[in-house]
Order: sequence, then C-alpha cells, then structure tokens
Amino acid sequence: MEPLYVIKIGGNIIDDEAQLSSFLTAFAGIEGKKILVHGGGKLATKLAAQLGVEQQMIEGRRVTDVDTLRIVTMVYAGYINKNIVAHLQANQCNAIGLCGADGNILQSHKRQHATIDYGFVGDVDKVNTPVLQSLLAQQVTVVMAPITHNMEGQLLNTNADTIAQEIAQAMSALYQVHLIYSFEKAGVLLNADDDSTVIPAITQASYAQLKQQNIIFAGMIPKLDNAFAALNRGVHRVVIGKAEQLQQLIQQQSGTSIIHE
Ligand SMILES: Nc1ncnc2c1ncn2[C@@H]1O[C@H](COP(=O)(O)OP(=O)(O)O)[C@@H](O)[C@H]1O
Ligand SMILES: CC(=O)N[C@@H](CCC(=O)OP(=O)(O)O)C(=O)O
Repeated sequence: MEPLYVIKIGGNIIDDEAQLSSFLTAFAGIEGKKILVHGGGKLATKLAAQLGVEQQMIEGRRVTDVDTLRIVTMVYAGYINKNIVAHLQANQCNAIGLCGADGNILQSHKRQHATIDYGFVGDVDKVNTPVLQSLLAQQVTVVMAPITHNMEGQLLNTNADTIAQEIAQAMSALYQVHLIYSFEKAGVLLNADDDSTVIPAITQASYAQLKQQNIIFAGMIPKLDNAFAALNRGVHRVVIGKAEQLQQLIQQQSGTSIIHE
C-alpha cells in the first residue's frame, strides 16, 4: 500500500510565527502524499479574551456557544488555514485549505452528553475519503481546519486531534497511514517540563498507569485516547513528538511511538 502521512500540528506552534514557518518548510519537503490537520486553540482563546467572550474547556474540549462558534470558524477555517496554505505555496507545495463542510469531507453530529452541554461541538460520523483521495491523486496537499458540519447547515467545532484520528482511520482503507501528532514538546514525557525525559513507546497498559500517576494529564489525555483509537482501527503507525523534529519523527528516530501490547 502507498504510504500517506497524516500530520497534526498543535496550537502552540501555530501561535509562533518562526516555529510555524520552519515546520511548514519541513512539511512541504515530505515526499509523497500528505494531509495536514491543524489546531489553533491558543489563538482562538486569545481572540475570545480580546472580544470579551468567556471560554470554558472540559476534558480538552471547548464548550462552544454561538459567539465562540463564530470566533473559532473565523480563526481556524479562515486566518490560520489560509495562512498555512500561503506558506506551503511559498515552499512549492501545492495545497488546498478546507474545513469539514467543504466537499462534505467531515460530517458530524452535535455532541450529546448526559450532563454537560458542549454547545456547538461535533463528533465525526463520516469522512469523505473519495474526495480526499482524488485531491491527493492530483498531487494536491490537503490542509484541514477543525470545523465540521452536520448536513443541516450547522457548523460544529471539533477537536483537531480527533479530526486527525478520524481521517487517518478512514484513509487506512486506501493507504498505509502514518499518523504523526506534532506539538511543542519532544513526545510524551516522564516530566512534562523536561524534553530529555521522552518515553520512547507507550502501550495501553503503560498509558493507564502513567495517567493514574498523573505523569500524563490535561491535553495529553485526549491526544493519547485518539492515538490508541487510531492504532486499534487500522492506522499503520502513530507517533507523538516535536514539530521541530518532523523529519526524525517520519524516520522513526524521535518522539513517542504508540504500540500494541
Ligand atoms: N506526560 C506529558 N508529556 C508531555 N506533555 C504533557 C504530558 N502530560 C500533559 N502534557 C500536556 O499536554 C499538552 C499537549 O496537549 P495539547 O495542548 O492539547 O496539544 P496541542 O498543542 O497539540 O493542541 C502539553 O503542552 C503539556 O502541557
Ligand atoms: C471542540 C474543541 O475543543 N475544538 C478545538 C479545536 C481546535 C484545536 O483542537 O486546537 P489545538 O489542537 O491547538 O488544541 C478548540 O476549539 O480548542
């Protein structure tokens, strides 16, 4: 099977112009088919504060009211997505920037939860793999913003780690998918503040233990839940590591590998 790289870039890198630019140069240089999924939570939080719209995160998910939905749509599907595409074009990588409503790529439904009202947050139901496949076949790199839709005209905010997982999983029927979660740290760390403490490999059992010891917490929990979901649903390889070391992550020389028992 032909390899496909599904790479997710986190909000802290996106928020740093120099780091984003060098990441995108490295990304543009990857040979073969690739999809970039971006977040942008940090910038959305900043803009919401400037506009006086209060924000609440529950288990790594943003509670999304009407005003917040407007902000995240403008920030993710507008500014960040188009800025990334322009940088990739400058690096001779022909890219197209889309959200889940474009080409009906990501259909979702409003999250239902027994006790928490997340507002306009979507859980993915369907990935339109033929549209993605046809863009890739034309040597176009797809850049996905974390906004989905419900087929009834409603946009929904969806966690970017989950979008990367859903796309990776769906595309595994067609390609040998390598899912790479890249962010500002060197991987899953024994001490979250010390890049020299990378855990080279994590199994479901060691994850449970590390979580219980509070070595893994906050945003790393949904990231790892998504990573294991991907691995268990046909994705060839899942790795978490530093955006600056993209090339080494691809060559399996860096970061934390998510592995079966
Ligand atoms: N053991 C750990 N190793 C690395 N980071 C961790 C760990 N436990 C918690 N974290 C936190 O998880 C964060 C990454 O999650 P998140 O902010 O959602 O990622 P992203 O930038 O990709 O959106 C890190 O910035 C760090 O603060
Ligand atoms: C529902 C939900 O939580 N959506 C996320 C989407 C952006 C995201 O995931 O950005 P990072 O990858 O930079 O964290 C949010 O609004 O924060």
